[in-house]
Amino acid sequence: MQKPDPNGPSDSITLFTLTSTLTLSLFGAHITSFTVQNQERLWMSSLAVLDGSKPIRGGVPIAFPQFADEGNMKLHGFAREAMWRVESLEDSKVVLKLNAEEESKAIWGNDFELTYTVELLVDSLDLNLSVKNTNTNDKPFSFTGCLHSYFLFDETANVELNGGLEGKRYIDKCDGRKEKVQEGLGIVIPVEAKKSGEEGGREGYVDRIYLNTAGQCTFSRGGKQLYKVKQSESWPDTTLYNPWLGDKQGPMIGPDFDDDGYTKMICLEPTISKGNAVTLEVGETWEGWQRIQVEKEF
Ligand SMILES: O=P(O)(O)OC[C@H]1O[C@H](O)[C@H](O)[C@@H](O)[C@@H]1O
Repeated sequence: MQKPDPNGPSDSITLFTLTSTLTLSLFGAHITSFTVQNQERLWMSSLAVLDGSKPIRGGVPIAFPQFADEGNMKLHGFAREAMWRVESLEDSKVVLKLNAEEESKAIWGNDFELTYTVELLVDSLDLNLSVKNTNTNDKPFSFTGCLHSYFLFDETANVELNGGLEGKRYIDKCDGRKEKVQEGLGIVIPVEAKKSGEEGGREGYVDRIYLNTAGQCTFSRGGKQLYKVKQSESWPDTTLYNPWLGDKQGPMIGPDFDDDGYTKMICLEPTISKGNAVTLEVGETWEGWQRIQVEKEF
């Protein structure tokens, strides 16, 4: 697959409004920074590799056509490691495209068109992904995926998540994919977690796929609202992820994840998981969005 060319034209795009900025890499159509009132709002690992040799760690990766390890492809599929092209660019809006190429066809034998529209507003970000089946042989295809948004926090301990996930069923990937129900109001990220293997060592490790979710979630801490996050109903699921010091901090995650990263980031990902895979007939299009609204106080 094509990689960023260090000697070629810049692969980075910048958007701006009077109060917000965004940068995006064409490698993976990967958003690497989003600021409001001069404050960064997305977590990016200081060890992230940006030369195209692996997916970028942090920001907003796109997983397509496979969510996580729910299939035979590499984790999260190939779109986050492909070079996308610019269809149109304005000060605060960019439209990017990705079509099948020889290498992707060898992995997934389908013709497709992905369109990713990123629109920056004064205090929010609209991400809209569409998928079209452009096969010429009448063949339908199915896909899963997510927008793997890494939200930045001063400190994740005691961050609360309220709203759309309450009372929902979820698959607990930290507990053998057992299906559970989210009890009570809100999810609180614990104050302290211990290393895997110690008593209570998985306390802060969260990797859950909430099923058939909808509505708005709010991140807050100490009574202060930090982010409002909404997703379209076309993403049936929502993933909540923080590796903490759990088993995944290590070979699965790799050396590009800051040691203290888990104290600064939480992923809230509009998701299509395996059980809710989307099937498109030739010529059909699926579309899904996530809207991230930043409260002015941080
Ligand atoms: O390490 P990455 O390839 O970015 O994937 C990180 C994570 O993505 C999702 O949130 C999955 O639910 C996790 O199981 C996975 O480990």
